Amino acid sequence: MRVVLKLGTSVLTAGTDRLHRPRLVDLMRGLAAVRAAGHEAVLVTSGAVLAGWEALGFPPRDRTLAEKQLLAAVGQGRLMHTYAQLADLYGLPVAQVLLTADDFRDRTRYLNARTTLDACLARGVMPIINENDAVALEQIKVGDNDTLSAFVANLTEADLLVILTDAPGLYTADPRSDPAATLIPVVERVTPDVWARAGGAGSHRGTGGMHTKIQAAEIATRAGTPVVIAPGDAPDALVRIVGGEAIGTRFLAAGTRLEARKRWILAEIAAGRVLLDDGAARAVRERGGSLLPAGITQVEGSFRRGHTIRLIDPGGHEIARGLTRYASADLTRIAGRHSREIEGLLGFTYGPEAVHRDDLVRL
Ligand SMILES: Nc1ncnc2c1ncn2[C@@H]1O[C@H](COP(=O)(O)OP(=O)(O)O)[C@@H](O)[C@H]1O
Ligand SMILES: N[C@@H](CCC(=O)OP(=O)(O)O)C(=O)O
Repeated sequence: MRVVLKLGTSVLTAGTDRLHRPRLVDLMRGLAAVRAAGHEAVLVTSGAVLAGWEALGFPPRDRTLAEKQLLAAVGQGRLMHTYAQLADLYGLPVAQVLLTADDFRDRTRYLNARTTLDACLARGVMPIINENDAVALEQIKVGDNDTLSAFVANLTEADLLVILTDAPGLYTADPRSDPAATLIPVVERVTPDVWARAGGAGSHRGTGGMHTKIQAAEIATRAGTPVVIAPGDAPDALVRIVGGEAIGTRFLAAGTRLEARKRWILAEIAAGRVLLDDGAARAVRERGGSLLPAGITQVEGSFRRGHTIRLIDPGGHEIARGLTRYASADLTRIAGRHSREIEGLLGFTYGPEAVHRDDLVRL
């Protein structure tokens, strides 16, 4: 199972004013245990601004944008250093990946980020992700790490997104203002009624409160990833949740991830076409195989890596649609050639497939 874990500032501080080291040790132990059980883990963490604040001697709280970016720039390195040290205790290699909204909007950057994260996971390295606050102007930011974690869950096609926070889950109303509020254990679908339950950020440091968590749940579940919002102070919360225990609030996925992905590919406007030879057409049509450059006889249209293209058989019929791993100019140069020639011809490679079978929808 591939799990994305989001840790909010409220969890990292454990109700204090600083990064709470014992809490961080507990959380890292949980991540190591999940990994030891054979799962893959991706961490999305907040806390950079807080760590910067901690380092610079606590300047006043009403911060300008420049100050916040400064604090994040100071704090991110320190936050990462702390994580790396703790991960070392468990022999867990980690990587820092800082993303922002453009990395999800721009297809090339999106695919490059995905390549990096895939490479990390393939090598047993745990990515530790935050928003690149120091360069992301307020208007072009994802803006909150709940939403960022949902984007990361989609990017990595995670099987589960766990958002740990300082509330026990989604309550019928903000428990801080309504003592009669009760936990909602399962949300089958994010309806207006669910939205109505969300109050703002509870702690003075948290960014979005329950609102952004529900938004994250909606984004991830729509793409086929279930989401659990649970209390960060529950002992071994992550291990137990991954083990299937009902803690906090579980948002059920709307359909499978594959269905969502296929819908998405089909909804894209195709930017070009490739004509396939007989063997390639058969491999795609009958076996749902990947399309290799060797099976392409002609490339039509102008498209970039990651764009949707049509796959056309020798009879002129469109047999599939998929996301190309190579831009049209590059594909033209490697069409008809063996995959091992790609690097020699282009000077780089994005892998042996022109369209990988996971990125392909047969029609
Ligand atoms: N319906 C609700 N159920 C639970 N918590 C809620 C609800 N509405 C608002 N909240 C508040 O959201 C807070 C968690 O969000 P936030 O402070 O942004 O934490 P984080 O730093 O983990 O993102 C809780 O402390 C809680 O007071
Ligand atoms: N990127 C920011 C955190 C943004 C954020 O969403 O915070 P939180 O609501 O505590 O998860 C930081 O590292 O300080």
